[in-house]
Amino acid sequence: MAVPGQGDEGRSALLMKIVMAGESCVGKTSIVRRYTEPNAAAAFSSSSYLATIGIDFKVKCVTLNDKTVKLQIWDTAGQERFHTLSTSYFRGAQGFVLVYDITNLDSFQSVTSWMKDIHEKAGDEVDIVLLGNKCDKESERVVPKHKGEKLAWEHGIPFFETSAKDNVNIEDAFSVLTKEILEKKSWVLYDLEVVDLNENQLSLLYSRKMFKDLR
Ligand SMILES: Nc1nc2c(ncn2[C@@H]2O[C@H](COP(=O)(O)OP(=O)(O)OP(=O)(O)O)[C@@H](O)[C@H]2O)c(=O)[nH]1
Ligand SMILES: [Mg+2]
Repeated sequence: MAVPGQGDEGRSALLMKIVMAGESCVGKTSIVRRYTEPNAAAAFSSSSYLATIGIDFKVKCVTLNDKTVKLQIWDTAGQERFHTLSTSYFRGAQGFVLVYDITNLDSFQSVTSWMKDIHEKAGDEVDIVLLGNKCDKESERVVPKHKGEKLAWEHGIPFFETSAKDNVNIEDAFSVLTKEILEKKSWVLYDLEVVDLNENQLSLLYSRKMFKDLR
């Protein structure tokens, strides 16, 4: 078994916990699917909206600066009735993808409150990227791009307008976020036995860890 920090890093990989945050229906699940599903053409469905209940969990391996990085992407539920549950998963995250919908003013106005939740639960050092999603719906836009840019600038975080539907800026947004986390060295070095666990096993590991932390 590889022991991080004892000369066996070759068998280790970096693990990052990234959490999706933002109001219901802004496109968090669609963004995660677009980013993590190999069959990109089938990754987007506009026919039916299926609200996330509780939490979903996806894993994607990427190579950053020649390092293997395993991203665990926690897709939280935006609905108000899940708010306490969703924010309880913010702890221990290194990065957040905070999403609003450019066709929904309320979702934009709630960004500051989500930001507060994030810092309260995950600390001030955490990396965040702000996304104005559904930029393919230009005719229904109610949030001008410069307002998103200004808000992000005020908080000192990167900003992208994205479309999960047309696959615009999704890859770039995750790339910027993960590179910032890598530079900050806030990731966790795990040995490969842990890194190779599947979604369910990782989820279990985390809930056990959270349970221990809470006691
Ligand atoms: N046109 C367009 N529709 C989108 C886009 N992203 C998501 N949608 C649609 O918006 C609706 C909500 O998307 P979801 O990804 O389920 O939203 P969510 O943020 O996960 O919602 P909760 O799970 O309730 O928090 C669905 O009907 C999607 O098809 C986009 O980029 N463009
Ligand atoms: Mg969802």
